[in-house]
Amino acid sequence: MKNILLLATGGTIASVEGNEGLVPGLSVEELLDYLPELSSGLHIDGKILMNQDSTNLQPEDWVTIAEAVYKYYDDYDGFVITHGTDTLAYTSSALSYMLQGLDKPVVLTGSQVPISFQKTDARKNVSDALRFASEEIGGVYIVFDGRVILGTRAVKMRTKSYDAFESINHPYVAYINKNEVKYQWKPAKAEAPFSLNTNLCSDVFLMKLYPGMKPEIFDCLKGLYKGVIIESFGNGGLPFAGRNLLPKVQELTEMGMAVVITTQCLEEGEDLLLYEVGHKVAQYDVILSGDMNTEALVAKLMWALGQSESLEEVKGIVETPIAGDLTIHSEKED
Ligand SMILES: NC(=O)C[C@H](N)C(=O)O
Repeated sequence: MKNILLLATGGTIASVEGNEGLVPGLSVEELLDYLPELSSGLHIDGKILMNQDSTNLQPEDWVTIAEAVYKYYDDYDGFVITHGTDTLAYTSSALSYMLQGLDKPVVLTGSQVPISFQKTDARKNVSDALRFASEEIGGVYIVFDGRVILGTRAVKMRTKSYDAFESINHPYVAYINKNEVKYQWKPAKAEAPFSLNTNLCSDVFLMKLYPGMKPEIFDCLKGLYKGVIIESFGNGGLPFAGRNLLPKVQELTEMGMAVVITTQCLEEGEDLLLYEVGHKVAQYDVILSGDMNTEALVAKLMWALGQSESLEEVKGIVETPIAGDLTIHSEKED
């Protein structure tokens, strides 16, 4: 019999109708009461870590979740974290950086409809998550709508449909159908021992480029943030005609700020040297995102800035694959 720990954090799955719309309100016992059929074959303990809409979750909450997994790691075979969907992909990414060398599954799930509603995706999602948490596999995963997605590769694509998440630039890990797990991809076994490293620096800003953005906006970041992720267009690049952003990028990098260039395109990642608009950016000490998604990049940059004050080391950490978050060029050609 597998021992699974369910850690509840709130989200729609645990929500009830309040005076101002849905609000997390169920206890972990009430959550588990909706799933009596699950008691067979599994021993499930539940703990509530917080009861928040995931919009309210902050990097400090990621640390609380990571510490709980670490604390109970030896006592259980797998972990299920119930969580709101809105920021679930940020949390799964952050956990992937803070908890490395996992040889047990840490599975996040949630739902689009509360578990207490008659027609809901919650029961299937929790049941599938518990099923996957009893697999012999290490790593952080999202289980949602019968699909298993690597924790660093998920993006919430839909606000209402049951298939809320997609796996971006990476195959699904598995499909789950009627309790049967069908793998599409498996991670290599962790080489490093299991470790917890929760040093985060949350002074990270995310900036979406649009035609006509004023260069002066970058001045607002000085002193307030240590890193900025610029979601540029297409393969990557910044305007140097009209409202020229390049002098500001030069200023920020020379001040020691970590400037990451990524793309607004969800699929296939940046390729900064393809166009002149990118080449001109690449002459500065910028960090490249490759095909990482923005959720993973935000968490990774916070984690990298928590590991080192050296810009060169931060760049090294962000540009090195961790937990399957980044495709390196030779892999792409395979
Ligand atoms: N479906 C959900 O869980 C959405 C909710 N607002 C949350 O992220 O907590």
